[in-house]
Amino acid sequence: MKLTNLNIVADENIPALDRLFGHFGKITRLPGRTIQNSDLQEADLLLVRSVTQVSEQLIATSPVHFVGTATIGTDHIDKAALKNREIGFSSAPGCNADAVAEYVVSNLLLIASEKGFKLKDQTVGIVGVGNVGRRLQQRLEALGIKLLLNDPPREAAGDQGFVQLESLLQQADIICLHTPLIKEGRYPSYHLLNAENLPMVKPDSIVLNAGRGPVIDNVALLDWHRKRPDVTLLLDVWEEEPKVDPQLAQQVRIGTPHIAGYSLDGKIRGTWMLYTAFCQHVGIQPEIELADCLAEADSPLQIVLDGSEDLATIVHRVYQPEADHQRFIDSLIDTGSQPQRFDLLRKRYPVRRECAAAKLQGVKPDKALADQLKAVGFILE
Ligand SMILES: NC(=O)C1=CN([C@@H]2O[C@H](COP(=O)(O)OP(=O)(O)OC[C@H]3O[C@@H](n4cnc5c(N)ncnc54)[C@H](O)[C@@H]3O)[C@@H](O)[C@H]2O)C=CC1
Ligand SMILES: O=C(O)C(=O)[C@H](O)COP(=O)(O)O
Repeated sequence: MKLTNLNIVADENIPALDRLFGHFGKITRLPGRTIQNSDLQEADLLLVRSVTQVSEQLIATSPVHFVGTATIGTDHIDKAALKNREIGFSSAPGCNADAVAEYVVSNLLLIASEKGFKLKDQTVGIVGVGNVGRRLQQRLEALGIKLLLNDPPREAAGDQGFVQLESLLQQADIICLHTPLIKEGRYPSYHLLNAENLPMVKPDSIVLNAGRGPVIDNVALLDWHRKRPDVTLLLDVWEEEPKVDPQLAQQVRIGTPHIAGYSLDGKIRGTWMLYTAFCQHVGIQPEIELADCLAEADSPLQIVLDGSEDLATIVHRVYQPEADHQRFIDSLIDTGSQPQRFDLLRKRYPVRRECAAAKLQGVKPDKALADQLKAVGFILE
């Protein structure tokens, strides 16, 4: 196999493809949802995002020998089918975990200022404490916020400090869901929140889902929320996406089109992780650095401070949930075209950097603010 004339089929929404895979051969970019078996009949590599279902049927009779998904989640991949066919596989664990944690912090700061509470007076429950949940845990702990953690697989593996889901639902003021979508096995997360346990949620609490839509039974959620409008819903993921239930969308305070992880940094990191995994698959040494790819993307974020800002103001200069929410609400205008608009919002997503990439200039923050900024991921000189 020559490593310069491979046929690579890739989702058109994967960034930095030319830089990281161009020297391996010809790249054919396709809309992820439309990639089908006939597209793969001469393909060596298949690079996807979460919207391509990689099934036995998709890869049957194709010469593909490596599949990569530039995502954390892998619920769209039939890993057993890949293994049976001895096809190499890699996802991008943790690639956009900081982006999701920052999305959550930014949303919570917004709701705190709207409702007039201080985040440090709240108890936050994190369900699913992996790459995303841990980074959220680190940030919130550093801000002095009390946490309740639920992660039965980690608990079963001997890790400590977890509570049962029921007690988390009963005690947390803010509930953040960060589990993968798992339908089978000992710890399924499908409909983890449902008609039976949603009523356990405390009055006036906040429920945020940035994992996968079906982790909450959306029909039960709508039904319950109509009786419990005191609860603030923040939903980035939807059970039937790209189709969104317009009635549920109207009930949410912040609704977004599955973009919690959509930082430029997270996306490029995802492609780069596939590049290094592919190099390993074919036994060559990776030569391209992640930092170079990010520098080439050339989207610096400078934040000039005048001394009047608090944590929320600065975090919202990195990521402002309201802008995404407004675009999302606008996309619901016509039921017929709503799913296409959902995908378009994702395809044309504005450049968003992570806190660690922001350069703070102007008036130096005092120690208290500097500590908070470091807690949520800024790097201060
Ligand atoms: N909205 C978005 O843009 C994004 C969504 N995601 C979703 O978030 C999920 C989590 O991401 P990571 O933390 O990076 O994954 P991870 O695999 O590092 O961690 C997942 C954690 O969830 C735990 N878990 C599994 N089943 C559980 C259950 N039934 N109840 C409670 N905890 C359970 C696991 O033990 C693990 O610790 C991804 O699988 C993906 O579906 C990830 C990135 C972006
Ligand atoms: O990494 C994941 O898992 C995610 O949920 C991604 O942010 C999803 O992005 P797409 O692959 O759907 O573009």
